[in-house]
Amino acid sequence: MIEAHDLTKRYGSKTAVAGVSFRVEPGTVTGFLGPNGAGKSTTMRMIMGLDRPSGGSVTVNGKPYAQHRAPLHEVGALLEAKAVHTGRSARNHLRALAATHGIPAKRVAEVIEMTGLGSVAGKRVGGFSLGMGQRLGIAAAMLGDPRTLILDEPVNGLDPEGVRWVRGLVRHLADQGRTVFLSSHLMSEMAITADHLIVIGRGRIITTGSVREVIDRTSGTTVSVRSPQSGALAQALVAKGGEIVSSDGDLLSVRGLEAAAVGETAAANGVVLHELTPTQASLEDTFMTLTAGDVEFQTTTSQSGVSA
Ligand SMILES: Nc1ncnc2c1ncn2[C@@H]1O[C@H](COP(=O)(O)OP(=O)(O)OP(=O)(O)O)[C@@H](O)[C@H]1O
Repeated sequence: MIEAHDLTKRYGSKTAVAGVSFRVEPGTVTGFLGPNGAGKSTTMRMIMGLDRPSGGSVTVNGKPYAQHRAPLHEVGALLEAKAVHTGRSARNHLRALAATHGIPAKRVAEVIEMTGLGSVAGKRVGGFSLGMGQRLGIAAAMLGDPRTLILDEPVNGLDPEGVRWVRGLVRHLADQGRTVFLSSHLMSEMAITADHLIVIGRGRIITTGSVREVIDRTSGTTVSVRSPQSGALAQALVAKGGEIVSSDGDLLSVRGLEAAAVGETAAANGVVLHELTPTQASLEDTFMTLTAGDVEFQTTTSQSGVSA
């Protein structure tokens, strides 16, 4: 379990994390989702005691990281997964880490096996690809068999097989009752991998909930409706409380009304319909809608096609 209360981090005049409070529960995969620069890595570093909060607090399994006697057994983390530049072999790198906690060589062999590093365990870590480095970082995080796992962008740089492996691994770990907290800037990835989402933008929590709840709350269902009298229909729908999200010739996209209500409004106004389709917002559109205005480096043209 991870609990943050009003957690804040300032770097000079820059507020990277602005008073976030959240809870990451055991037995679920919780996704920490946000655009670049949102504050994900900073939050994770504070959880791991690598950055000191400017305000607020965060605990892992009930205590701040630094107060755990044997932290590797409580929480394992993959942070800033750059290849470790070392002349040591992967096995020796893990053995050295294990030795700091009295973890036996048998456990090193187990995590090497679990992460599929068996064939390269004797090779120099300095020569590892990004994907192999990620696996090694995950192996290191799992050395102490921790109850809580924190993985910062764990699928970055992995090939499709590696991405599937990470998904399977985090699911397995959560099913064992562990707390799994992983970050990504990709909604599509989070939708497949996570049960629960914490969405962050510019250091603030934007929303939390299951993937389905986040989409429904943010975008709701949109109805596409085509009519040769689209102007009259648009007026009638707005009068009924609908919002015209876009209009392209005879095709309207309507939010705030169910398809049945759109059809009934058309009938009541004697408007002919040629098409009536409820459409669920895509995950990427939801993410763009959620974080619009919260991205640090914004392009001038919207790539999502959805007005926020
Ligand atoms: N050591 C630092 N000094 C100054 N500013 C920093 C420092 N570390 C992070 N920041 C700033 O804090 C903000 C949050 O950064 P952070 O790396 O936590 O975001 P992120 O969500 O992990 O982004 P990304 O997906 O790009 O890794 C950014 O504006 C970043 O430039």
